[in-house]
Amino acid sequence: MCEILEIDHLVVERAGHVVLDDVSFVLHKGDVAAIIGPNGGGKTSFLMSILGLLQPKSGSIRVFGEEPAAARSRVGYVPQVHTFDFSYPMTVREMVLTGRLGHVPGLVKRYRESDYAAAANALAAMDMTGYESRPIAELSGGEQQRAVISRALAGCPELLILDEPTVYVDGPTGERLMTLLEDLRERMTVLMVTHDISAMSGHVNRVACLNRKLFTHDTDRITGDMVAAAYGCPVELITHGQVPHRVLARHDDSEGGER
Ligand SMILES: Nc1ncnc2c1ncn2[C@@H]1O[C@H](COP(=O)(O)OP(=O)(O)OP(=O)(O)O)[C@@H](O)[C@H]1O
Repeated sequence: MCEILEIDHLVVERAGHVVLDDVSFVLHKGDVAAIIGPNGGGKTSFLMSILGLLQPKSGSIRVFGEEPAAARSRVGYVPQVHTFDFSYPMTVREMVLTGRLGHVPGLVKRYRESDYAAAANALAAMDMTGYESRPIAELSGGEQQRAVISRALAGCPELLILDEPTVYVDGPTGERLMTLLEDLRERMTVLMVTHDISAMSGHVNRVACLNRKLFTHDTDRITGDMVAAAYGCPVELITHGQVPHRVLARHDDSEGGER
């Protein structure tokens, strides 16, 4: 049986510069994986490569054993929430149904019972049942995020890829979102890019740190060494009660500062 995602010695260049350097990575069915790393470390380029939008200079990517473009219909993608126009006059149901468009046959798209059922299931998975008739403009930031994830889930993906799912939500909302994403593992494999180490800690079983090169860890506990390897500066992680914090040492190594 093939793996969900197999990346083998991948090198990707953008504008003549190597942005992914000899990256190898495997995702197994049911993994909930997070890619962390500094700005410009190559996280978006990594996702674009998996989606078939950037071509490797060398190495290979197989999604469900196929070229990324060939596997696209089995992959759900949730871009950063700011890329959506929430001022558009549309209800939550209408927005989530657009996630079915690739499944509706014919040139004149007419949703069927199965499309409405898939949209309802997707909303239920994101704890959004009851929001169907609400205008998307009136949702809170956390609700908007769950609506765009529902839209991707409506396409019934086997691999769900998310770019910064908790970037515009507060700590408790991010934590709730991560719990909902973790619950999807029975049905699909989840891969996300995030800066939010606090929210994802304890909800993922794979962590990879990307800073042009990829450092992978089969663990749901993120240590300072892992993050330091990716961010290129000393990092410690501490926990107060249930809330993990990260402490980045100053670059002159004189004194740490909590964030
Ligand atoms: N369209 C582009 N053309 C050329 N180079 C690009 C392009 N987009 C990104 N890059 C470069 O590729 C490298 C990786 O960028 P990328 O956006 O993948 O990183 P990232 O980890 O997603 O960053 P961030 O956390 O800031 O979103 C950076 O050096 C960036 O300048």
